[in-house]
Amino acid sequence: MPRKVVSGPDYDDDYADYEDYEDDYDDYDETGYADVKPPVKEKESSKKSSNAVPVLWKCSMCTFDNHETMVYCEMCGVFRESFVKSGKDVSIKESVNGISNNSGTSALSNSDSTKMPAKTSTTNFDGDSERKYASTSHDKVNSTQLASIGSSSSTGKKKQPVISDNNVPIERTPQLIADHFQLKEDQGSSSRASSSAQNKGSMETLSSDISQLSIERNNVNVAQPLPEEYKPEGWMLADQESGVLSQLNLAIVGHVDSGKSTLSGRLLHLLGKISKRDMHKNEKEAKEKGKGSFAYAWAMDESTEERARGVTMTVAVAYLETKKYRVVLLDSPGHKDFVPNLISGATQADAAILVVDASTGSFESGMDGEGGKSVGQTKEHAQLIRSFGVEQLIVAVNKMDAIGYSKDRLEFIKVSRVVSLGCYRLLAASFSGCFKAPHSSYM
Ligand SMILES: Nc1nc2c(ncn2[C@@H]2O[C@H](COP(=O)(O)OP(=O)(O)OP(=O)(O)O)[C@@H](O)[C@H]2O)c(=O)[nH]1
Repeated sequence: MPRKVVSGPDYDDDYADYEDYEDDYDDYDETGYADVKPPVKEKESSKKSSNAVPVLWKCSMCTFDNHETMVYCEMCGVFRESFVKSGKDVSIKESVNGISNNSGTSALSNSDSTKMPAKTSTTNFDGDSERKYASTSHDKVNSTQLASIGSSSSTGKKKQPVISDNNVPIERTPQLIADHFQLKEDQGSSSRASSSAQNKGSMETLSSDISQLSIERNNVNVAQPLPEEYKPEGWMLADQESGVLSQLNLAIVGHVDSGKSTLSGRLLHLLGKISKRDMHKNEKEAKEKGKGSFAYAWAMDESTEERARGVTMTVAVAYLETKKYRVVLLDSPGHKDFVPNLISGATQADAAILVVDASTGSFESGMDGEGGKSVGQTKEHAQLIRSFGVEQLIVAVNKMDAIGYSKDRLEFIKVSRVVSLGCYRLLAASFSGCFKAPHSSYM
């Protein structure tokens, strides 16, 4: 509760607040608190009845001059010292039942700070918050405890004495307050008992309602939806059951000019992936530019630069289908300048075709490098594709036409140390599906 300390020039200002307070009391009268009369009017009536100068006592806390009849400070609520010391001398002018219900209550025990008005609630005596306060902080108020009774204080307004029906201020004595609290305790216990009884009745009603609800729910024929039969999604099914082809990334690698693009174009043409019109166009344009042998390769090498240089520069992508797979052809560049592009395609590969040029000198160059003193690209690509986890490799011995389909040359190539390492030895290690049938893209 905010305490008002009147001092100095603010005194007049505070009295201006008192004027406002009178207005507030008029409002209270209109809202049903007709029994409560403002103390100012009471003072005026007292003045009218007696012209004698009232005896004042000064509050030890806020030095406010209070009327002799006041047992506590009108300003800050602190009890008059003489009253505290000899409370038994103060007479009880009104019984407990005469206390207005509009009044609030505050109690302060000796253990609290001296003469500090205790916190009061905004509710009246019968309010719950008041009951909680009394039961928690001050379960019992005896004659040794200081108590004050005033109006609601949480609004910051001046404490007012409780006014009886005959407009005589009730002087609160310790005994009066103790009796009052005892009365409220009894009322609180009785109200709690009645409340408990009411709660018990409510609980019984609720439990019966709940049981009825459960019975009603059991009687209602709720159509429970049957759990749907589990159906796996398409991607979970095997290829044969779903009819969806699995994707197979097939990288075409090998020595530069070994015929990778030509082999890919030939394969697409045989499978009908290249229309006759496009094939005729490629043959015509390649012939016009003096590169007639690249007609199939242009199906993959579509850029102007690639066609002009006659080399694959980027990974060309084409699609074809088998009975089980949707094959993605990744035609990789064989030139050493584009090895990074080769690697980008090789990292995506599930399987690979290693194209070997069977023509004289080209095969040896691809195995042992130029002059037979280094590692050729055929061997490099085989090792590279294996390092990316590709375990299925087809070795396509190409350009057989260039060697006249020589069986001896084919056997030489097959048993050669490098090809045997790339095919048979690797097959023995982890590779599978080696394609050893000699063929030519021109066949
Ligand atoms: N004689 C003959 N020549 C072929 C065969 N396959 C490809 N060639 C020729 O080999 C040359 C290179 O063919 P490409 O298909 O471009 O070879 P590549 O491996 O794709 O070349 P890069 O991608 O640049 O490494 C072309 O002139 C082709 O005509 C074949 O089976 N026989």
